[in-house]
Formats: sequence, C-alpha cells, structure tokens
Amino acid sequence: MYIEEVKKSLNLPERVYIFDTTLRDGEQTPGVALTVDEKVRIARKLDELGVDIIEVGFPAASKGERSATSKISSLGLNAKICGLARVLKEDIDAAIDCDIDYVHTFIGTSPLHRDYKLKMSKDEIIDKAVFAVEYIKDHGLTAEFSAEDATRTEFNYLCKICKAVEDAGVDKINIADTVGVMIPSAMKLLIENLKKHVKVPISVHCHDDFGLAVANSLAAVESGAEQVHVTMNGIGERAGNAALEEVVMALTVHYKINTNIKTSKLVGTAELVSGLTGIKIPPNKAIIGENAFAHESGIHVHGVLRKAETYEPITPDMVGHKRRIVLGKHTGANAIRSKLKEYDIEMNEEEFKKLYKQVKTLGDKGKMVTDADLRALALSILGKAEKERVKLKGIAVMTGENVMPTATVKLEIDGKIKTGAKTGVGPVDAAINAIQSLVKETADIKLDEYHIDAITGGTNALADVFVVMSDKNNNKATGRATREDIVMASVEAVLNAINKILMIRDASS
Ligand SMILES: CC(=O)SCCNC(=O)CCNC(=O)[C@H](O)C(C)(C)COP(=O)(O)OP(=O)(O)OC[C@H]1O[C@@H](n2cnc3c(N)ncnc32)[C@H](O)[C@@H]1OP(=O)(O)O
Ligand SMILES: CC(C)C(=O)C(=O)O
Repeated sequence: MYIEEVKKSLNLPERVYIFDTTLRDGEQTPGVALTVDEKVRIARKLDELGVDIIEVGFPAASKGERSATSKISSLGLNAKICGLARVLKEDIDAAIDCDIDYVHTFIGTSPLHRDYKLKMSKDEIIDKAVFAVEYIKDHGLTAEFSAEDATRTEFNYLCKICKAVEDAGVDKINIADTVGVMIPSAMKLLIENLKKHVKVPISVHCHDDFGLAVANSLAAVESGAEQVHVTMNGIGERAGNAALEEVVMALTVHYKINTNIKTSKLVGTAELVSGLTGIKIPPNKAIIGENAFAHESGIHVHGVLRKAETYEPITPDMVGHKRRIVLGKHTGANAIRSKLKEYDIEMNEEEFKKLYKQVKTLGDKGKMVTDADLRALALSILGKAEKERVKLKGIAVMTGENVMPTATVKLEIDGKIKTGAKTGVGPVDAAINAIQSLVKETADIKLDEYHIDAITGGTNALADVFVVMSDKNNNKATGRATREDIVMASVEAVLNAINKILMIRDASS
C-alpha cells in the first residue's frame, strides 16, 4: 500500500545483479577457513541459487586460495567467477593466473585510509587505481573497482577517482561502506549524487556494524544502484555483510525488482553455508532462521490456521522453508486440535481439557513441548500408552583423577534384562552412552540437547535435567527429571525421553 506510493518517486533499476562474496568477505569471518573442496561445494550451490557473480577469494593471499579459485573457475558455472586483488600488479597477476573472468580490485580512499593506513596522497591512490583497471582490461577481463571506505571519503575526491577509473575502462564501480557507518537516507543521497557524474553501473558493499547493511543496500538500489554485494546468512568481517537472503527477498517482494535468484533454494543454501563455515544461523534470523515461519502463540496459530497470511508475510515454500506450529506456554486450543488432527488422535472434550492443561503446565516450566511430547501426553490420557518399555534396574559409575569415567548400566527392555558399560568424558556422559548403546537395538535414539540447572544452593542442590532426544524419523521428545544426584537426574530424563519416543513409534506402527 504505502510502498507502491513511495515507489513512484524512486529511480529503481529493472534488474539488480547479485554479487556474492560469501567465499571472500564471508570467509573473513573470524574463525572461518574453508578448504578447497568446501569452497567448491558452496560455489556450486550459489550457482544453482542463481547469483550473478561469485567472488571466490583473494588469490594473492595463499596457495589454497589460488587452488580454490582455479578449481571453481574450471567448473563451467553460469555465474561469473571473480577474485579480489589490491591495486598491485602481483595481486592482479595472481588472480589472472587462476583463469578467472572477473577481477575485483580495490583501494582505500578515505582520509583515514590515505593518511594512516596507506600513507599515500590522493593522486597516488588515483594513479594506482587507474593502473590496476587498465592492467585488468589489457588482459581482456571484466574489471570492478571498489573505493574502500567510500562512505567516509570526501564526495569530490570519491567522484574524481570514480571518473578516473571510468576513463580507464572499468566495468563497474563499487561503493564500500566498509565499517557500516551509513544510514539509509544518506546512502540514497550518495548514490543519487554519484550517478550524476558516473555512467558505469554502480554497486554497493554494506557492512552490518549498526545492523543497517540490508537497509543501506536497499537505499542504494532506490537511487538506481544496479548491483549489491551480499553474503549468504550475512556472514563477513566483524558484524558481517548485507545478507543475500534478506536483500533478495526485499527486492523481490517489496520492490518487485528482478534478480536471477531462485528463492526456493535460499534455505538449502543457507544451511550448507552454515554447516561448512560452522557459523550457526540464529533461530530468529529473517527468511532462513528456524523460527522464521514458526508459530507458538495461540492467537497467531489460530490466525495462521484460518489464513496463513495473517501472520506470514510470504509463504515458507517461496524460500524453501517449512511452517511449524510449536507447542508451549503460549499455545491455544486451536493449535493442539490441529496437532491431534495431524496425528489422527481423537479425544472427547473432557480428555481434551486435561491435555490442554498438561501442555500449559509443561510450557510453564519454561521448556518446549515437542510433537512427540504432545502425542505421548494424549496417548496416556486416552489410556493407550504402553507401559514404559525401558526401565532402569541398576547403575554404577566410576570417576576420579587419572581414570576414564565409566558407567555400568542394567536396563529392562521389553521385559529382558540387558547390561552394558561405556566410558565418557564424565560420569553423566558415560551413563548416557551406556543407555544409548543398550537401547540401540530397539531404537537408535540420539541426544540433541542437554540442560542442567541447580534448583537450590549448596552441594546438595536439586539438579533439574532437561533433555531433547530424537530418532532417525525425527520423532523428537523431551525428558525431564529432578534429583539430588546429577547422574540419576540425567539418567531419568534420558529414559523419560526414550520411552516417549518408543511410545510414539508403537502408536504409529
Ligand atoms: C576491506 C576488506 O575486506 S579488504 C580485504 C581484506 N582481506 C584480506 O586481507 C585477506 C587476505 N590478506 C592477506 O593474506 C594478506 O594481508 C596479503 C597477502 C594480502 C598481504 O600480506 P602482507 O604483504 O604480509 O601485508 P599485510 O597484510 O601485513 O599489510 C597489508 C599491506 O597491503 C597494503 N594495502 C592495503 N590495501 C591495499 C590496496 N588496496 N592496494 C595496495 N596496497 C594495499 C598495506 O598498506 C600494507 O602494505 P605495507 O605492509 O607495505 O604497509
Ligand atoms: C574490498 C572491499 C569492497 C571490502 O570488502 C570492504 O570495503 O569491506
């Protein structure tokens, strides 16, 4: 409604090019170092996603970077393959030697970079930038020039260097908000003014130091920027870069601007990048986070069940996600009824009221209520719950200094006694390992989460253990136990979750 009104006054491009720098700036995230094979896997995925340019690395940085760049360049992907280089012959040669079709060269332009970092005059910097662009063009490659820290550079000087590289034959100019200091209205003005002087396509590269990278990228597009630098999941130096998934979805949905991105592949790509970089996606992350299409509050679930758009701005399948109705403290009757229907469980009003109350009680304890928990509760209210299939018959643990913590556990599983011993990093780990190994023949159930709280003070404090476990069919159940003994609380919680999962499996078979 309002967006359409505002759009009338904007100078929007028809198409925005997506320059992906997950493998370069994304890899500059502290602690991230991708192997050649990992870079290849991500590059293939980005190509399937439809990014226009993949910046695969900084070839002058290391042998590994050069191998990855050459390898990715040999794959014949649809995306253009680009390498980063300082405005130095040796850096550009290192990129050219990798047989790529696109070189991204850069130099700092702000007073801070000129005076303190580079110790170069304005003219020296322009000369070096012009040399770099001419050198790249002489080799028949696409040249993109970045003014590093452009957003803290005097406008006249920024214009001057941009015009100089334009005269030298540059194909694209990238305006870097290197330390994320812009605000959207200022970025809009900067690009609008720059476009009065420069004819080649303009790109922006925004960092997220103030959480404004996506907003600043979109503001640049509002003034006609034809390209954005982005990273998958927003990873990158310090607070990261503009997130590809957020920029693309805003361009697609709000601005109705074309990109080449197949949006239904966003979540799959995000998961691969997260898995290989080890940078977890926060659950509340826009578009790709686990909770981006999850609903717990009764009022929301009621609305979503009637018409999903009430609480979902886009459909989950548009980005390759799934809607989840989650049970917990804020659950309402409509959510529970929808789950019962999903699992084909019928109950009368009285039974339902009991179930509703039990869900609320569990939720009030501050923990999630999984689908398996709900099904187990419902089955036991209906009297259909099998008695516990796995019972503890005995346990001994040994731990101390210079010994391997070991637990010997005796279980009764479906009426048969089984005994086994396992080691672990501590007595709790050893006990859980022993239980899992004994139960394995019946069901392969893994521990997903383990939380422990001391309810009271002192060495005799009550330990409250909460676990989440799941089997291969993704039946996920929680287990909880409170005891003075940490090992016993853990064992009880684990058996509690295992028995719930077995109950669900029996009811489904
Ligand atoms: C904003 C960004 O994200 S820029 C990209 C940042 N990424 C990286 O730095 C990752 C890869 N970097 C590296 O592996 C190394 O830093 C290398 C190989 C590039 C350079 O290593 P070294 O030669 O040991 O230099 P070092 O990293 O200590 O210092 C950087 C040098 O580059 C110079 N420099 C920095 N930017 C530029 C530029 N755009 N053009 C020319 N020279 C530059 C600095 O002035 C400094 O030179 P000096 O040592 O003569 O004063
Ligand atoms: C190389 C440039 C574009 C960069 O990464 C930055 O300024 O953040």
